Amino acid sequence: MDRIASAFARARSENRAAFVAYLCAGDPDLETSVAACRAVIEAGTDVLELGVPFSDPLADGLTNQLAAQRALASGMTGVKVFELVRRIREFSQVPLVFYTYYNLIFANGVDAYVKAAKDAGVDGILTLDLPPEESGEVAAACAKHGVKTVFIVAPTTPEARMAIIGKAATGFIYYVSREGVTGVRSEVASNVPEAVAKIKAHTALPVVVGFGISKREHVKEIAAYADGVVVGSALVNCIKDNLMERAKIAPTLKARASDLVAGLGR
Ligand SMILES: O=P(O)(O)OC[C@@H](O)[C@@H](O)c1c[nH]c2ccccc12
Repeated sequence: MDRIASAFARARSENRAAFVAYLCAGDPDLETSVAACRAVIEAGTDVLELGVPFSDPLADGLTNQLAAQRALASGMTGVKVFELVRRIREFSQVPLVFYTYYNLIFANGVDAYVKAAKDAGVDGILTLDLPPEESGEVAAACAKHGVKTVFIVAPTTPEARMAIIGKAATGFIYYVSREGVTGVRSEVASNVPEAVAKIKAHTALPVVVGFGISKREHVKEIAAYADGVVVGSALVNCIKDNLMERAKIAPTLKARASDLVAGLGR
């Protein structure tokens, strides 16, 4: 079994949802980013989403936009992202999923990019601006190199497209729990359980839920019916809040992630 499927299978066997953490690769700099990734992994992250910093992000709220800016300003590049992955692979076998944009893949050559990602230790790729209908070339390269694909379902996605998305994905499906952008919210959106049930009618893959999840109670609520709970901005804020004293970033993140992970049980 590949790393992504094993992580979800392990969580299921422990009768809990998986904890999916999102961090921006290279935020705020490469060394601190390695420590930040290690911290969330040590806290119990089952799947780590690595945002590939991009100048023109899609769906990112302010927290994630600023994280990408910090990473780019510190010199993070498309090549250094692979270095970060290799550094993580020195101490962890946690599944790593790139959140990236088609530009970055296309500019490298699709096949070459996917191969480089696989060689570095990447398990899955979510190409945020690539509709499933146009994903053939990326899908073929991913299948060839053993990289899983992840696709997003939004609250506005009609059921007919859920079927298409369910067929295109090979890793998991990411249900975006609300319209709008990423960022910490005080409440979980309504109608999420119904949406997850609809998606599950079209795929046997794990369905994770993200957007706005920032409290242990949110994690607990979603873990009751989803296969995974995604937390991004609440973790990225731990980086933003400690920029003046970067040694504090990893311990702060570890404590924050541990608190959220404690909500996973069913
Ligand atoms: O930040 P939030 O609200 O906790 O949501 C997760 C999100 O950050 C992460 O999954 C993500 C980062 N960039 C994205 C772009 C599109 C969809 C999802 C994402």
